[in-house]
Amino acid sequence: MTDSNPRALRLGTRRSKLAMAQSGMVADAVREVTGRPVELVEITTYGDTSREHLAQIGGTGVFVSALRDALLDGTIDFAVHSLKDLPTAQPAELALAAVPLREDPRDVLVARDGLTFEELPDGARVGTGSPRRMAQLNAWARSLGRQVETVPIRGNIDTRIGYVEKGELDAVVLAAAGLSRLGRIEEATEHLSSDMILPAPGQGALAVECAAHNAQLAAQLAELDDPFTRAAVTAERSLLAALEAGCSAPVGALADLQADGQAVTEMRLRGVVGTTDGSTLVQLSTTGHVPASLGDAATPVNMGRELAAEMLAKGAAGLMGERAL
Ligand SMILES: NCc1[nH]cc(CCC(=O)O)c1CC(=O)O
Repeated sequence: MTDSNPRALRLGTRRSKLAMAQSGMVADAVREVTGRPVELVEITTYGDTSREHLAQIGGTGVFVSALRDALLDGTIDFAVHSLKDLPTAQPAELALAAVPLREDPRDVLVARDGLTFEELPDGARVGTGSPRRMAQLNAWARSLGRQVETVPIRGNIDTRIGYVEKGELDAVVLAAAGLSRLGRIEEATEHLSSDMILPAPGQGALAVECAAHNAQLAAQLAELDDPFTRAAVTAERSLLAALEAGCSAPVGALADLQADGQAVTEMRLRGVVGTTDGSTLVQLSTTGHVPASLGDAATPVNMGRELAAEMLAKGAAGLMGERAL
């Protein structure tokens, strides 16, 4: 920007430590690409104040809607969300201006005494309220001939790890990205392999959103976009949307890309749906070639849809009916 005294861009953020960390990182990057000052504007969302379990209050959209309202009424210029918290339908009035380079998408275990999942004793109490995590953790335990007791928990990362520190739980499962952004990744006792636990669609990625009519700002924010991350999360979210699953449904998905520096990139998309008790999982994968012109979302979108169709044919729909925990 050549503007000599530009107005500060207002970045709307939730007040949680994680949201502030994520917004702070994006604010720095936006200052760099626009040359404009960025100020943080705190917005309280229903998801931050409610004590109810996420599955009961309608899933992750609760973290997003207050920020989106502020974008639409012009209180803020742009917002940063955890991409996995975004509903799959993108409102036409809002532009997903950038999906920056993704952090580690995996889940991690934070367990007492440095334990890994396979080292947990039979009957161990593992904190997570996520049906996706419950389904896969229980399936994993079953494959070891063991049981774990999944315990629904809520609260921020400090609170969750606190259950282990206080000895109330043997372990909790969290997203690696959240711990990393808070500088606490060293506390993970195991990075859970995506062969055992597929993350939530979009996990580890951020979404930078602004009003669609603000084309100039959208173009500037687009400089933060990582096309490979965008292709991967587009495929994962397309799978989720085609499964017609709410964000609290037990769906895991992960797309890996192998960039060959040439015209095409090979992408593998894996998806899983299961019953929360882990007795049944439908897990499938597909591979495809994503054109180097990654601006074209057709291939990732189609891969997600096709994999969803195969999963539905294998009975995924019946498993997702089980929404309550
Ligand atoms: N469920 C809430 C949420 N939304 C985003 C993250 C972590 C950051 C990310 O996945 O990008 C978390 C915490 C967690 O699942 O441990």
